[in-house]
Amino acid sequence: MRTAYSVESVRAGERVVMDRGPEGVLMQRAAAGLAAECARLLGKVYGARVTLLVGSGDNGGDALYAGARLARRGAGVSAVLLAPERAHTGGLAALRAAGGLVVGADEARAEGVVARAGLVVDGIVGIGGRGGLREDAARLVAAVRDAVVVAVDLPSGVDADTGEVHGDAVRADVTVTFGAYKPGLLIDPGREYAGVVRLVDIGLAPADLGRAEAEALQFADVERLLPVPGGESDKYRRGVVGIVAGSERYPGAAVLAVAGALRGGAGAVRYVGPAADAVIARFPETLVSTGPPSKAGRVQAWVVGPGLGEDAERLGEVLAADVPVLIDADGLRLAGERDVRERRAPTLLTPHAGEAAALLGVAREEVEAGRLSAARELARRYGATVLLKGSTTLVASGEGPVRVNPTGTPWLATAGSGDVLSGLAGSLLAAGLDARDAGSVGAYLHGLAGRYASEGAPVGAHDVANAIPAVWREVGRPDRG
Ligand SMILES: NC(=O)C1=CN([C@@H]2O[C@H](COP(=O)(O)OP(=O)(O)OC[C@H]3O[C@@H](n4cnc5c(N)ncnc54)[C@H](OP(=O)(O)O)[C@@H]3O)[C@@H](O)[C@H]2O)[C@@H](O)CC1
Ligand SMILES: Nc1ncnc2c1ncn2[C@@H]1O[C@H](COP(=O)(O)OP(=O)(O)O)[C@@H](O)[C@H]1O
Ligand SMILES: [K+]
Repeated sequence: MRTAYSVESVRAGERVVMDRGPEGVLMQRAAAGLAAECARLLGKVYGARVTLLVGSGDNGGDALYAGARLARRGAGVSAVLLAPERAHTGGLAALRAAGGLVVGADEARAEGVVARAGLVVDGIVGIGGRGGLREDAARLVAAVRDAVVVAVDLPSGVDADTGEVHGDAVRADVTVTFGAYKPGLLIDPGREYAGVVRLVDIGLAPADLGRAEAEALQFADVERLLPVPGGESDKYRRGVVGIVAGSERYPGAAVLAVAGALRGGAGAVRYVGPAADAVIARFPETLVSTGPPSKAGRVQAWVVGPGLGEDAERLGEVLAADVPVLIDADGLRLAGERDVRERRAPTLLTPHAGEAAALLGVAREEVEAGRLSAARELARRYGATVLLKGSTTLVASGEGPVRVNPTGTPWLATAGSGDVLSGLAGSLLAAGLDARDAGSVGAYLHGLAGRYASEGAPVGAHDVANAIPAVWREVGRPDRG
């Protein structure tokens, strides 16, 4: 599991470690890790041109000490100081002693120093930052030409706790972060600004950090959660998932949701609705019925909503069932907040940003800019687990860290791929995973299936569904090294 901690937790953890060890040791560890990553990126340090952008706090201190290390190995290091009178004193002395040059941000040559660099180190601001880059910093960042950009701790201008970006921010190729991941490095738009993220161990133990704010499942976590049939299993014990989707107008949504569900671990898939002929024609193994959901036979979880149209009656029956329910697409529009809150069994809502915006009564852009708070707010209002789809898919419940999906590709933004995801995640719910796990494992597999199916080319939603077994095999392989 990749876990991310809030600024408050990181600061508390740092205090614990500082109380245990000598003054300045954390910054030296941070600077050593940063310098090592810069050296790796440069390949040859001797003769390289490195420019440090140095702000008023310890983030700039890290950059200066790392710069000193690189200068001692023969790099030509220049520091551009945004606040010369407040730049980290020890770091500045170390850089000067190692032969580094120091330039004020307002000096005529400052931008040229940035433009000529082969590597730019962003030490403008770290976890002490608020808001986007200020004007002088933004001007210097705009002067970067071909340099590799390395952000210290996080890209300046990105909100560490949320990934929100208000105004300008540094676009890094690599971010070297210290002690723990911050949520803003995992969640878009911040994640995109961060580039590749490297974590440097500076001696903070999980116990020093307290409660995680966000977490991303890794391969091994997903493998552990995948439902696998045993000797005792039969199709009913594996779980039956019921799909209430599709309409005369949108039969395809039903077919795609069933396509996802058949690959998701349930032992059987029931389809209930007017697209039964289309479903059976494509997937003869589906148990279909055209009557009301309450008469369709037992299921361990329902999926309701894709292509449903205005069928509030079928939705109401599903919500009244005492099993987990996944609500997607039209179902989200039709389900009342209270109907969901009052359910006794778990509910998983799977909106995209537009649907989440409609439910929250805000603009879509607001959800996209503040994904974490939107997902949390929806989970709170509905008393449900919320899987917010999009460039960074998040799964939020009332309690526990928000799950951030690390897989996926923008090629998944194709009609019907959300229907496949709801079938898949619903199938995992029926197989016994709780709503958080079903949502996050579903998103993980779906994201990888998107990558497998696409390999850089456009794909249809059915291609994504077809790729799920290969992904499952890869993730679930016990001998995987
Ligand atoms: N603590 C530790 O043990 C360790 C910490 N470490 C390092 O320290 C970093 C945190 O350092 P920090 O606390 O000094 O804050 P930091 O991020 O440098 O900001 C400083 C000042 O910047 C300013 N500012 C604010 N917003 C701004 C903006 N948008 N654009 C421009 N400027 C802005 C604001 O001052 P203002 O100008 O508003 O008075 C603020 O006070 C952390 O990220 C890590 O790199 C590591 O060495 C490991 C050990
Ligand atoms: N920019 C993006 N990057 C990665 N994944 C994306 C992006 N945009 C959409 N997706 C994914 O594509 C799928 C689209 O689902 P959805 O919006 O419900 O489409 P539909 O309703 O057509 O099925 C979701 O899994 C979502 O996370
Ligand atoms: K930074």
